[in-house]
Amino acid sequence: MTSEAAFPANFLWGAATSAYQIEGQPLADGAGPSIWHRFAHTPGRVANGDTGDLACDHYRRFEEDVALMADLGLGAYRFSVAWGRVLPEGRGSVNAKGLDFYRRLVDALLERGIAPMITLYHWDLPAALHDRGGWLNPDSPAWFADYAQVLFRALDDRVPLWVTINEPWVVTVPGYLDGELAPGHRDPFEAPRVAHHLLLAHAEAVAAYRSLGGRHRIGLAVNLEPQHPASPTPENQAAARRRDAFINRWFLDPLYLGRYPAELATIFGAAWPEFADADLARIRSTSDSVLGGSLGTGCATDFIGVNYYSRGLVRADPNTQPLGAIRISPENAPRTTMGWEVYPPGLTETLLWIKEHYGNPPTYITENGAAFDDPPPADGLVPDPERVDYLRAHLRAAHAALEQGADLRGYFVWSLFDNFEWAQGYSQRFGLIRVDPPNQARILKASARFYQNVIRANGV
Ligand SMILES: CO[C@H](O)c1c[n+]2c([nH]1)[C@H](O)[C@@H](O)[C@H](O)[C@H]2CO
Repeated sequence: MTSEAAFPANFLWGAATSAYQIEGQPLADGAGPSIWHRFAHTPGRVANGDTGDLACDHYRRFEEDVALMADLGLGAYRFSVAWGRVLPEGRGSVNAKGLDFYRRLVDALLERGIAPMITLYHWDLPAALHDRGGWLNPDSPAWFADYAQVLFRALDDRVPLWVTINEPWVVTVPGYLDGELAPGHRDPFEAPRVAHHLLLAHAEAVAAYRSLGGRHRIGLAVNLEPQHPASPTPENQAAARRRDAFINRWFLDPLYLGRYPAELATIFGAAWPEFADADLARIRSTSDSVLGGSLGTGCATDFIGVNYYSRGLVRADPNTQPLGAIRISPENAPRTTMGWEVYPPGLTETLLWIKEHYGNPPTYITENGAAFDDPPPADGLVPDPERVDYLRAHLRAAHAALEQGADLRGYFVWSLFDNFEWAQGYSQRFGLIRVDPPNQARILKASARFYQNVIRANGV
C-alpha cells in the first residue's frame, strides 16, 4: 500500500485502554474497591445501571487479547494499572496477586514484541484513600508516589513508557466540579486543590522515578482541544480564551512554565487558593531525560501524552458559571455518537500549539478515536466506515504537524475494544474490536483492518 503520508521509521503505533473500562472482576484476588466501583454501583450514576464488574473480562482473557494485538501488528499497547489491585488500601502492603497480573500482562506483550505503555492512574482511586479525603488530602501526592514506586521497582526493567496520570483535568472537573464522573462532587473550592495535588502527584512520581534510576521515559497524558469562537465577537473571543486556559493550559502551564494561567483566578474567584511558590517550582522541577540530554524545558516530564478527540466551538454564556462560556456543535457538522464534532484540523493545531508554547517536547498521541453506532457484524467483520474515515483523517492531520516540525513519536487509537464508557456505560462503542459484555466475543471491525494496514505501511 503506497501511503500519501509516510511516518518516521521508528514511529510507534499503538492502541489504548484502561483498567476499569476493560478488566472486569475489580475485586478479584484481594483487590480493593475503587471510587469507580462505588460510583457505578450507585443507582443513577451510570447509564442503564452498567458497571465494570465484567466489562471485557480482560483480567481473565488477557492472553487471547494480547494475541489479537499481535495480529493487528501493534508496536505498543497503552493500558492502566488498577491501583487497588496492587495496593488494596491504596497504601501499605502490596497485593502480590494483583501486581502479578500486570507482570504477566507485560511479559505477554513483550513476548509478542509489543511495547507496554503503562498509565499509573486512569481515574480509579482506591476507595480507602477516598475515605481519607482522596485527592483533596495534601498527603495524596505522597500516596501516589509510593504506589508509583511499587510499579517502577517491579516493572521498570521491562516498561519503556510510563504515564503518571490520565487527564488530570477530567479527574478534576467532571469529578469535583460538575459531578458527572466519580467521585461526583460539585464544589468549586475543591476543584483547584484537587488539580494542584494531581500536579504535585505527577511531580513526586517523576522525582521518585529519577531517584530510583528510572531508565525510560515518563510523562503526563492531557486532554486538549483547540477553542474557537463561534463568531468573532469580542465576547466569544474572550470566552474562547477563558476556555483555552481552563482546559488546555491549566496543567501544561505549571508543568512547562511554572505558573497557573492567570485566567483561572478570575474564573474561580474566591475559590482559587494561594499556591506556594515552592509547589510550583516542584511541579516544574528541572529534570534531564535519562535517555539523552536535558529537555531544556525545565519540566518534570519526558513527554506529553495528547488525548485529542475534537475542538471546542465556544460561545459566551453568562449563565454557565464559573466559565461564562459554553461549547456548541456547529450545524450540519459531522459528529460522533458522543456529540463531538469530527474536526481533524484541530489535531494539527493542537500539536503545533504544543510545539510553539512548550518548547516542542516529545509528544505521543495517547488517545484519538471515535464512537459511532456500529452496525452488526457481516461475514465476521463489523463494517465501520465512519471510524475508518475518522482515523484516516486524523492520521493525516497528525502527519501534517510532523511535517511542520512537531516532535510526534507515536499514536494510540482509543480504543482497542468497545468498553465501559464511564457514565455512559456500554452505550458508546469506541473499539477497533467489537465486544459485547454478555457474550464476550471479540469481532474485528473494518477499522482494525484499516489500522493493521496503516501499521504495515507505516503511513496512511
Ligand atoms: C474530551 O474527551 C477526553 O479527552 C477523553 C475521551 N476519553 C477519555 N478522555 C478517557 O481517557 C477514556 O477513558 C475515555 O473512554 C475516552 C472516550 O470518551
